[in-house]
Amino acid sequence: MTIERRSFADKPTLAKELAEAVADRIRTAIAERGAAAIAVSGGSTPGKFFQALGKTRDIEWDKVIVTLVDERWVDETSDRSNALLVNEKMLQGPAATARFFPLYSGGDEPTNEAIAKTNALMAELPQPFAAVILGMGNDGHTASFFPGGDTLNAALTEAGPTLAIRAPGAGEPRITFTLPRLLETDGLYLHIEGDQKASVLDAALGDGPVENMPIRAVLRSGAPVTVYWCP
Ligand SMILES: O=C(O)[C@H](O)[C@@H](O)[C@H](O)[C@H](O)COP(=O)(O)O
Repeated sequence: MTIERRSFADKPTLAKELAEAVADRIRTAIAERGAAAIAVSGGSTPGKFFQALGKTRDIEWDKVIVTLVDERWVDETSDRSNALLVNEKMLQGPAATARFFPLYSGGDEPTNEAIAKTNALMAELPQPFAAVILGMGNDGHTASFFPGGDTLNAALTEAGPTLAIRAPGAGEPRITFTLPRLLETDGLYLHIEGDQKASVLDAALGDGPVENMPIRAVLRSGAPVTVYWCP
């Protein structure tokens, strides 16, 4: 089985343990390749994890690049911006010297030109990622692989590294790393909290089409995934 499910007593314990696991990945990548890139998720779940990781002192943060697995197409003044969240929660204190590569590259819409600009920046990332940390929505989306997404198939199969996606459940237009690019990682983590998300994960691990619950594309990819869960 490539899915390992780890359960923790509460949110602070999970945040600390996940931060330690990701910190180890970062240190190893720096030792082996001289630099480390991580891709993190936005949303309401990862705040405590960001704070725990950002406070970690024994990381050469100036050799770290932080980016996002996906972003809402809004600038950093919006409270919907995942970049804002990362900046406020993680890139403070010891982690303030890390570099941040934003997915949002300006304007009201993720046009082809805007995506090309982001892709040019992302081509500078050290490869593979040291760690990719995914979240999951109750509709079975992960990153911005939403059910009904207009470019879902491309997002799950193409090299990318990023593309635009619009979906009924997504709010504003999104940009997401593609699945093939996210799977180029030393460590792949799924961070979910609460009983409802545990049930959604159980359902996703069962039979059924990927289009209904796109997280299945990750779970069925064969890549080792470590699930971090707490009530
Ligand atoms: O930008 C985003 O919305 C995320 O990256 C997204 O994929 C998130 O991980 C899930 O929607 C879970 O979100 P919550 O943590 O808010 O439940």
